[in-house]
Amino acid sequence: MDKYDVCVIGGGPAGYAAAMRAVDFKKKVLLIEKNKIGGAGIHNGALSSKTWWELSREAFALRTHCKSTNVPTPKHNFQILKEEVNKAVNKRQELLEHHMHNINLNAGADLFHFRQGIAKVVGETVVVVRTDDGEFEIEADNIILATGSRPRKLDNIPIDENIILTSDGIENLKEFPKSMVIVGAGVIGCEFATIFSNFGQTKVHMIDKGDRILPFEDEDIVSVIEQNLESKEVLIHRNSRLVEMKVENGMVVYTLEYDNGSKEIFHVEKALVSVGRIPNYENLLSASVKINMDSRGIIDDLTQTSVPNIYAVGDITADIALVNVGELEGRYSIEKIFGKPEKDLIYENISTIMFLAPEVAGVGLNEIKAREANIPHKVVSLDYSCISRAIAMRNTEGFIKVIVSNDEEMRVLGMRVVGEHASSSIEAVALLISMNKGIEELAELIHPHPSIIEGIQECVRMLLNKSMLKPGVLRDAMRCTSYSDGEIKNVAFA
Ligand SMILES: Cc1cc2nc3c(=O)[nH]c(=O)nc-3n(C[C@H](O)[C@H](O)[C@H](O)COP(=O)(O)OP(=O)(O)OC[C@H]3O[C@@H](n4cnc5c(N)ncnc54)[C@H](O)[C@@H]3O)c2cc1C
Ligand SMILES: NC(=O)c1ccc[n+]([C@@H]2O[C@H](COP(=O)([O-])OP(=O)(O)OC[C@H]3O[C@@H](n4cnc5c(N)ncnc54)[C@H](O)[C@@H]3O)[C@@H](O)[C@H]2O)c1
Repeated sequence: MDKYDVCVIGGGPAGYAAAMRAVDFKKKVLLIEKNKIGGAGIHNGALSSKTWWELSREAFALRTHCKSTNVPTPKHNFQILKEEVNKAVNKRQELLEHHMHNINLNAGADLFHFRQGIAKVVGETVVVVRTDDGEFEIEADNIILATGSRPRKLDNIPIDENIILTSDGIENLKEFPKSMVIVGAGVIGCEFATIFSNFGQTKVHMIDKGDRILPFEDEDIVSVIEQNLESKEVLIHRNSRLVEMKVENGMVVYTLEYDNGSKEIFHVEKALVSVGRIPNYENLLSASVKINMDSRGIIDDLTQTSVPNIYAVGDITADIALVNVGELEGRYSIEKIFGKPEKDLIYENISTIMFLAPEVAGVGLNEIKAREANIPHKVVSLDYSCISRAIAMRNTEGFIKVIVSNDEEMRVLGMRVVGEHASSSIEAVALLISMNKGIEELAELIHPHPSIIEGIQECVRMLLNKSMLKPGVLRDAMRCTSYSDGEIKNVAFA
C-alpha cells in the first residue's frame, strides 16, 4: 500500500490549496478528485458564473448604447456565449493541470501525486479510492476532507436539471429561455437574476420565502439592487409562498399564495432553484471512522475534526461557502499539521463581492450584523454622485458605507460599497480591519485620482470633521448615524 504524509480528498479551491501548501513543507501528498480539478471554484460555480456575469454586463452596455444612439438592439446567441464561458473555464482548468503536472520538477522531489477517483476514508489513516479501473487503498498520516458542497433541493420541487434547474444545470440550457423563475433570492439567485436580465432575452421572476431579496444584507443596499432588477423588468414576488411547482407540457407551472390567502398561478419556461448548498459528506467515511457531526455536518475546531489527524476544509464545513475561505482553511490545516500557522484563522475581515447590478463589495460587519451583536457604532455613507470617477464613468448609481465603533477610537468594523469598481475599492479598509486600526490612517492615505476609493476617504474624513464636502450642505448625498442600545440617531454636523 502506498504511504503519504497527507491525503487530500477533493480538488476544489480548498483541497488544491491544501495540497500545494503541503508541497511547501516538502511533504508527500496525494490529491484525489472524482470529477474535474477546480471544483465549484471553476465549474458550475464561481468562475463560470462570473464569466456569464462579465458577458452579461457587456451585453447590457451594448443594448444601452444601441438604445441611446437609436441603433437596432442585437440579439445575443446563447450557444456562442456559452462557448466563451467554456473557454474561460478550460483556460483556468488547464492552468491548474499544467501546474500539477510540473510541480515535482519545480520542487525537485517526488512530492505531489494526483489520482482521479472517488475516495472514502475507511480507517483513521486509510483511504480507499474507486477509479474506472478498480479500487486501491493508500495510507496517510493525515487526511484532509475537502469534498465541497452541492445545491440544496426541496422535496416538493421536481428538479430534473433540464426544465427545473439548480446552478449545476445552467450549462444544460440550449438557448435563452423566454421566461424563468428563480426560487431563492440569495447570492446565487440574485446573481443569475442579474445575468439573465442583463441579456434582456429572459423575463425573470424571483421568489424568496422572506419579504425581500438578499435577506442578510442591509436595507439600503437591497433597495438599490431591487430597483435595478425591476428596471430590467424582473418580477419580484414579495410576501408570497411557493405552494406548488410542477412541469406541465414542458413548461414550469408554479402557484403562489399571498399573505391575504389569495393564490396565483404562473407559467414559465424554466426554473432555477437556489436555496442554499449542503456539504458533501455522505459516503465519505466508513462507520468505523467516528468523526463528530451535527445536523449541519462535520464539526471542526479550526479545521481539525474530533479524529485528530483528520481535517475538514472549505464548503464541507457548512459555514462560509467562498473560494477565498476554502483556500484559507486548506492552507491553515496544513500549517496546523506541519508547523505553527502563520496567522490565526479569523473570519471577521473576509472580503466578499456579490456580482449584481451594480456590484456589491463588503468586508467586516454590515449594519444588520452590528445591530444583532448590539455593538454601538456609527455609520457614514456617501453617494456615488459625489465621486469624480463615478461622474466620469457617467454611472453615479451607488454609495459607500463605512461602519466604525461609536467611541473615540472609531475602529473600522465593516464597509459596503455598492457601485462600479466596488470590489477594487474595499481592499484598503480590509487591511485596516485586519490590523485593528482606526480611521486616521485611511484619512491620510494618498489615493490615485480620480478613483472610487477617494469616496471612502471622504467618508472617514467626515467622521473626523475634516471632509472637503460638508455633510450639512449635501444632506441628500451624505448620511451619518449612530447606533447604541437599539436607538438610531442622526449625527449632527455643523
Ligand atoms: C454558482 C456559484 C457561484 C459562486 N460564486 C462564487 C464567487 O463569486 N466567489 C466565491 O468566493 N465563491 C463563489 N462560490 C462558492 C465557491 O465556489 C465555493 O465556496 C468553493 O468552490 C468551495 O470550495 P471547496 O474546495 O470547499 O469545494 P468544491 O469547489 O465544491 O470542490 C470539492 C471537490 O471535491 C470533489 N469530491 C467530492 N467528493 C469527492 C470524493 N469522495 N472523492 C474525491 N473527490 C471528491 C468534487 O468533485 C469537487 O471537485 C460560488 C458557488 C456557486 C455554486
Ligand atoms: N459572489 C459570491 O461570493 C458568491 C456567489 C454565489 C454563491 N456564493 C456562495 O454560495 C452560497 C450558496 O448560495 P445560495 O444563493 O444558494 O445560498 P444563500 O444562502 O445565499 O441564499 C439562499 C436563499 O434561499 C432562500 N430560501 C431558503 N429556503 C427557501 C425556500 N424553501 N423557498 C424559497 N426561498 C428559500 C433564503 O431565504 C435565501 O435568500 C452562498 O452562501 C455563498 O457563500 C458566493
